[in-house]
Amino acid sequence: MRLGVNIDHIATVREARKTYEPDPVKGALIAQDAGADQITFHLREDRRHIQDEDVLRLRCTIKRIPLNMEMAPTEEMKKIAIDVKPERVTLVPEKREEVTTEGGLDVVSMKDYLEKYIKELRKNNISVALFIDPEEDQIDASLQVGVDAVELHTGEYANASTDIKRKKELERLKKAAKYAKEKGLDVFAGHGLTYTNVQPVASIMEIEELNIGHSIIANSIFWGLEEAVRKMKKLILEARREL
Ligand SMILES: CC(=O)[C@@H](O)[C@H](O)COP(=O)(O)O
Ligand SMILES: NCC(=O)COP(=O)(O)O
Repeated sequence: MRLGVNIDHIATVREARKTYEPDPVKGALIAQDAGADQITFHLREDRRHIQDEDVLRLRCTIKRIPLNMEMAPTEEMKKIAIDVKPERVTLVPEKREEVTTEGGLDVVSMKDYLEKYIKELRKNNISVALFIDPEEDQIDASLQVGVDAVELHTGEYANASTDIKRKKELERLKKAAKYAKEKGLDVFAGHGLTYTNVQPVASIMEIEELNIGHSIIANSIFWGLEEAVRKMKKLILEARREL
């Protein structure tokens, strides 16, 4: 199983003071050396953390592992992605006022728009994934708009307030992962995963990649980033019995 390390919140700390440190690109290099299989970042429309210049510097610096650029499906973002050419774009919904991404992209209601949008990205050799809720209709719509992969939003699982609700959300993720895989899609997952809740999701065999940011960066304050990445990777590989 692959671990994509999301470096957004290194930039969140920097932007708290509008200064130059900590540098998310330096964080990406440390994560790469610590065993990250991919660097994920979200260029938000409001630029609350990652900035355009970070994206350019990431492209020039990170060569050994792929870049996964999360972005809203807007014209502005499409131009930037085509210019920068990350290995993958993950299309996510965005609401300016939200604290974090609250749900998956509603592919069902945007099919025509997304189909054209995705075609343009793919024409530029960028692979495209859709960040969706673990629902069969969203998976079917994802297939129809021509992507190879979906990332299942694990936020409902991560934020479940009781064990019963968490178990129910885990079942929903398992069912969706199986369904998407059977339909021929590559299946990734992420959002809100932590050192304590990651293993049940990591043990869903249809899921081949997890993207994790906030918890790794939060704990790197205490452990250092290298150790925080290593610990997360060890947990997910243990859950898969790949260690
Ligand atoms: C889509 C997604 O899940 C990420 O972009 C991530 O969580 C980044 O952090 P913020 O949502 O806090 O910007
Ligand atoms: N797509 C999910 C992601 O990149 C990381 O989300 P989080 O771990 O910061 O919640």
